[in-house]
Amino acid sequence: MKIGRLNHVGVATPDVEAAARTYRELYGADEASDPIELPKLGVRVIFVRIPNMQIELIEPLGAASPIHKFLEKNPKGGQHHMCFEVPDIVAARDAMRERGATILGTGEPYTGAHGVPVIFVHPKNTGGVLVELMQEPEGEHA
Ligand SMILES: C[C@@H](C(=O)O)C(=O)SCCNC(=O)CCNC(=O)[C@H](O)C(C)(C)COP(=O)(O)OP(=O)(O)OC[C@H]1O[C@@H](n2cnc3c(N)ncnc32)[C@H](O)[C@@H]1OP(=O)(O)O
Ligand SMILES: [Co+2]
Repeated sequence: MKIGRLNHVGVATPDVEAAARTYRELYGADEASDPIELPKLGVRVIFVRIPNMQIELIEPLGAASPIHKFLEKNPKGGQHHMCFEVPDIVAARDAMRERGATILGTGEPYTGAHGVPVIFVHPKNTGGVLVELMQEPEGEHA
């Protein structure tokens, strides 16, 4: 298993609209999606598209959101995860486990915001950086 392209960087924020405005007004990043609610994942997101990847702005949604604790510790928000593409998410999961990494949750890949399966690797395995691996979207980079 070898990681592929950086797909997105996740940034936690108490307010995705305000964060998207900041990226537009301060950096001229004017290609942003509408807010997308993902109740199963406990998040509300806006994707800010830049030429080689996306910034995934993430706000908590619902009481069980994985973002709550992070925002308690970082009330103004902050960089939350990096997401890399892999050609085969199940093979990647198995390889990560063989190498001693902790896959979060049940370890079963689940559908992320991009409509493809994802897993998360514990930050303790990567020097304090939470890593998301996602199945490479088909045909996207042909
Ligand atoms: C929309 C979707 C998509 O792209 O498709 C997304 O990305 S949704 C993105 C949101 N979903 C997720 O994050 C799902 C995976 N996340 C999780 O399972 C969790 O949030 C964990 C990362 C395991 C943390 O949860 P937990 O309840 O254990 O919180 P905790 O505060 O006790 O944290 C345990 C240890 O991890 C550290 N920690 C927590 N969150 C971190 C983060 N984002 N980056 C780096 N370190 C982090 C804490 O400082 C602590 O370190 P010390 O032990 O040293 O004090
Ligand atoms: Co993500």
